[in-house]
Amino acid sequence: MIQTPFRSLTNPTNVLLPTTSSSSTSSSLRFSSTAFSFRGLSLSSVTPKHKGAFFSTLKSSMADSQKSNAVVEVFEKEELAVSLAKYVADISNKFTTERGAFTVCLSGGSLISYLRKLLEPPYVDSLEWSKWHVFWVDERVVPKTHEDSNYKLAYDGLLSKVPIPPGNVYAINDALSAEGAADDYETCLRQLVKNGVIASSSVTGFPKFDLMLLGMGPDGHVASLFPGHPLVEENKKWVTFIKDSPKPPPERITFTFPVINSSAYSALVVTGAGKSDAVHSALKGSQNSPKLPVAMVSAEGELKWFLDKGAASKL
Ligand SMILES: O=C1O[C@H](COP(=O)(O)O)[C@@H](O)[C@H](O)[C@H]1O
Repeated sequence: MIQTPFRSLTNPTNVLLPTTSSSSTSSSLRFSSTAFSFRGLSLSSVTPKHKGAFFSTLKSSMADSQKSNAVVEVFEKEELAVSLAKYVADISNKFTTERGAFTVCLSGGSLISYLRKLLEPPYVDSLEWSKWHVFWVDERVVPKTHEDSNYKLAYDGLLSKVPIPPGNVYAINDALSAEGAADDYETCLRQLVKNGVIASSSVTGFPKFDLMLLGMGPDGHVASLFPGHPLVEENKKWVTFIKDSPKPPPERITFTFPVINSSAYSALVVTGAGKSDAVHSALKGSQNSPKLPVAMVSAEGELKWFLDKGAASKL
């Protein structure tokens, strides 16, 4: 396969998203045996024969906010982790070069295991880990040593194995209440925006993280923003709290949608057939069906869906 740089129509900087291209039928359509892209949408498992119908249906039914800058890719399991590592590494390299820092927000759950290839060559030795600043899109209000802690999950699975300065890892204060921890986290973010570590969106005024790494629950929740919960409408606070999470543990803090959607890049990493209904609803659901939180995700730059075949099985 020949590697050619892919100029994404939706990628303002054009430094990312190299893709394979063995043939191309127009300037906006490139495909190969493993992947093709169409005006910012790409899918690796659809045969060229079906691509036209697939993309016209998908694009016409995607949420408006996601249409302009969304990329969808479907992978075999191991391939997903490989591609995700390259994606994260490319974005890390871009921001460490351009601004001397890379601000990345982690989710909990299955996401962390899909980052495992970052711990292997070439990334483990080449990434500028010392310039990483790590945050949590959401966190459970439990001690950092608790099995339910998203910090512990990330520390055990990734952070303890790479040389990120401990001062650049922004865990919640687990001695506080949910409300106190959310306020404290927002205060910390405001300070980091003030001193330039976190960028600020000139569009929304909210913090603009370089990369959001999001998971999704089978019910379509992202971060700790659950379907039907009033927190999905929060549009002033940067960080808020929930005490009645339908998924245990009940007490959590979470970024709000304005913060999530102000990021430069966002990746939604979703695997398993158990999530296929929510994926279908977000990407192809009718305008009359209730909008799941995952369908409300966007990014100022680019939103990329990393799906496995199970999660994509109903598309
Ligand atoms: O509770 C949570 O769930 C979601 C989804 O987790 P997954 O294991 O189904 O991938 C996760 O993204 C979020 O950060 C976490 O707190």
